[in-house]
Amino acid sequence: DIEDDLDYYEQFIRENLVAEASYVPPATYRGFQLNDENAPPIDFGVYDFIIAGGGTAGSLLARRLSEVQSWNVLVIEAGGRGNNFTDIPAVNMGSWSSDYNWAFNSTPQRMECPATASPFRQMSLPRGRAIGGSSVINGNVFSRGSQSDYDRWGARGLPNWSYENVLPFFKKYENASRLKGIDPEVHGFDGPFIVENYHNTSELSETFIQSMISLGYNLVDYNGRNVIGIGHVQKSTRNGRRNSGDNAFIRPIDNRRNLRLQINSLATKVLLEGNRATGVEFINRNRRYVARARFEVILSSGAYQSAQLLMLSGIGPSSELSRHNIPVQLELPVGRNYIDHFSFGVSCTTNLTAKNLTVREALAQYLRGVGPLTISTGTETVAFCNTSYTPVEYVTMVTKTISLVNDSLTFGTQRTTDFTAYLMLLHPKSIGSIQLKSRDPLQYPLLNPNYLQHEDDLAALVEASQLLVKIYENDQFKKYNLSIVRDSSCSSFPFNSDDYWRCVIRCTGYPGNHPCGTCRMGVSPNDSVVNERLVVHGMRNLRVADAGIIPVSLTGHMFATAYMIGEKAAHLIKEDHGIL
Ligand SMILES: Cc1cc2nc3c(=O)[nH]c(=O)nc-3n(C[C@H](O)[C@H](O)[C@H](O)COP(=O)(O)OP(=O)(O)OC[C@H]3O[C@@H](n4cnc5c(N)ncnc54)[C@H](O)[C@@H]3O)c2cc1C
Repeated sequence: DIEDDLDYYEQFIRENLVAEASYVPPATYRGFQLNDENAPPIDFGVYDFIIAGGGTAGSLLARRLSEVQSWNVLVIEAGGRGNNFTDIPAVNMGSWSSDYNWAFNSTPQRMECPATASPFRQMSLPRGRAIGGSSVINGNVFSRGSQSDYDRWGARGLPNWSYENVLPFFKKYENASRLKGIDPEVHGFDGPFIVENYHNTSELSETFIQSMISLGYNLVDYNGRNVIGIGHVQKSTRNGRRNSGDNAFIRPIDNRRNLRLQINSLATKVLLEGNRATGVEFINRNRRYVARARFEVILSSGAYQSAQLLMLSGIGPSSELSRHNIPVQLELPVGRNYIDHFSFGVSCTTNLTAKNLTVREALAQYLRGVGPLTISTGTETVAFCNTSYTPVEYVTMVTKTISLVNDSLTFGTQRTTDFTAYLMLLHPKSIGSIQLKSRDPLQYPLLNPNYLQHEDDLAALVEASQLLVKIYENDQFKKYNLSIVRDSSCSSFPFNSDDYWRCVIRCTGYPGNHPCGTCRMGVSPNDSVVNERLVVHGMRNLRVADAGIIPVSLTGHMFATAYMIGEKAAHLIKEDHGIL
């Protein structure tokens, strides 16, 4: 009965919002403390493959490896499974205040802003913690990057990762049969991962498209070969519901007997014998276990935590390991090439007075697979433009946030004031690093993305902001009496001057949440961690397969590429073990 379903969802969202309000984010890997530090590890048995981290890349990798019936595969995942709340795309920011988010923070980032006393800001760095990983809490924007990105990987001595050699792996997992306006030659139609458009693009986002077209940009399939231009969002939902790595790849094979999901279990160390990985130590319910790998250990713990795990296991920069008295097994630049996108938003008011839906009306639409709850943070269009420095992305959003007011659920923002374009720097020249805080595996790593420390990064975003003003001030928007919201912290600078935008970006900018490069793939162990088969340089039986291996950033988002990496890793492993 639809009314029962609506009652259930209203109540369930209410409960989650109440829990969110009192949620205290962790500062360590809380919940995993050992009952007895001195107790010997419990034997967890022998598996052909052990995957540490069942996230975005890890979930697809686990599915593909366990297709080989004679192999048994263990996934050690620190989180649990998503639920009906995390499956609603529009509440993804709600799940950031829950145990589905690791809730890391950056080290203080230099961001001078006239409105704040300190020139430093610590920034939240959310990461998913569940089977499916960050795909359980992310923004659902399916965006692969451009042909030129992968050809740059190829040109770095990684020919196997040039566009023509990664395209089959993007296509293999995808089912794009519901997408409109795409280049069919570069999409897959038989894979388990459904991608959809948004059915209810707002008049303002459509106008944004028209404005960009009149400025010379094309309407494009931004997952095609050339991403420059603007397109309607392609999103990771199935009938409007979040299509996480868990929902798309693991739940349909939950009864596969050769795949064991060991959830709520934190991997703390890779066991090494000489240059061979032999197993993984992990903590579950405050007890230590050891699982042994007959063939391989694969780290898919994400860009932050695969780097941390390698360092805890003695693989990393010797200066860093020695500082924490960790015996150096192998000197490699783990954590050294940390790159992240950086973003900020520019909002406008208009004269539109569209009727707001009630949450219940929106829920009724959600259950039919349409409406505002089927998109995260209201993302409607995605555009990529070049600047003189680096490409920048423009995403338009009509945000609808559900909040609790006097115990009733309401949308938190008004339609007329919430049209925002977000700008994202895609190829930053600022490079950060990941370090250990301690040799204690229960401490979070130190994450320093080093945002905006290269002057070209700020300059690119300033140029992009001035292009955005042109888009907003174009004739198409005139009838809406559009007005760009000025940032009061930066009112001492003339609007639209370089100084004004520099100020706005530093005062309001935030992480792109697309970290990569920390276990970079490359030819030489001097500047990379894994080779083109994703094997850790100088090691046998140990690979990394997650966004951390991405050698240079993308003109796009990350999860589509993380899946491609999981897909390709499975192929490489099958080849190396004579299965293909
Ligand atoms: C808030 C947010 C919004 C985003 N929006 C988008 C978007 O719209 N589009 C897009 O393309 N990308 C987006 N991204 C980025 C994208 O989701 C990630 O870059 C991508 O999913 C990373 O995949 P991964 O496999 O490398 O890591 P993850 O998916 O993060 O997986 C790592 C997994 O390992 C587990 N793990 C970590 N350490 C351990 C350990 N020691 N032991 C056991 N398990 C462990 C984690 O719990 C997690 O499940 C977003 C990310 C965030 C956080």
